[in-house]
Amino acid sequence: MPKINRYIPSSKTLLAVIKKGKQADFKIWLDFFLTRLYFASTNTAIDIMSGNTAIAGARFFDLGRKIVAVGRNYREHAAELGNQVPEKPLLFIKPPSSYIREGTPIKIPKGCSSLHHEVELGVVIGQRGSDIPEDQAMNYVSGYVLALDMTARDFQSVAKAKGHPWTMAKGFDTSCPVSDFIPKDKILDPHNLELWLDVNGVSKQRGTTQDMIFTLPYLISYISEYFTLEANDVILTGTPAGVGPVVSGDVIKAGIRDIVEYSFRVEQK
Ligand SMILES: O=C([O-])CC(=O)C(=O)O
Repeated sequence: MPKINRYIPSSKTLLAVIKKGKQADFKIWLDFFLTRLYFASTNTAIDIMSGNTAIAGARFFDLGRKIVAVGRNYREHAAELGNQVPEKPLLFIKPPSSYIREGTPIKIPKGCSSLHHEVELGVVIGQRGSDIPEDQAMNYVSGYVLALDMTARDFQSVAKAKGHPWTMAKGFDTSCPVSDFIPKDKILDPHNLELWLDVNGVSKQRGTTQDMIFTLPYLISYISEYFTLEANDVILTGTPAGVGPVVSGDVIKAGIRDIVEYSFRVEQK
């Protein structure tokens, strides 16, 4: 059962309460603990303590344990970087420490001279699952998020040439700017969304999720054969064409048309 630890008062605190003979306080802790245990075990994230009854997923950027990203999921983007379209999804992992939210700048990592923007639809997972059948995959989605898969393209080119992993190119701090959580019912058809991205007011990326090579149910099913998906994990579904460099001082504005938009300033680390 994931996440239980964060909801349990420490045994030291409980002992201190008992020692002081504060039975009423102890009962409150016990109720709190049991209620938390119940919600954690059912994998929901309702924040009882603060009275916040937001739906599971709203704090994916604090609670999520992995970001599984899909490369080359749009034909035109694969072509613009001279890559073949993969026969199976090309996967890589970004760490949750790469998340930033609006208001925090994107930092160009040390030694990087070509930082690229890639706008993407992210899928937030709502419940734990592995070997998920394609026809049940959408039941595992709690919502969506607008994401940037910031990429140190020069690091990636070197890694590709040497057959090395893309970890440094894709997983550095600030490489995953995300929007607020978008509950599932706010997006009726995730395969018919317009993604856009401007740099300093100039249009750079315009694409539709209709052009994804591998659909969401296929991706969720495929990924879950190899990685157990857990509540608050995010799948980044790939970027459409138009990726390109940004430099310190640039402002990236991006959105999912009619749903959400945000902007991030770029700075040198
Ligand atoms: O860096 C790349 O081009 C691979 C990738 O993330 C994508 O295609 O979305």
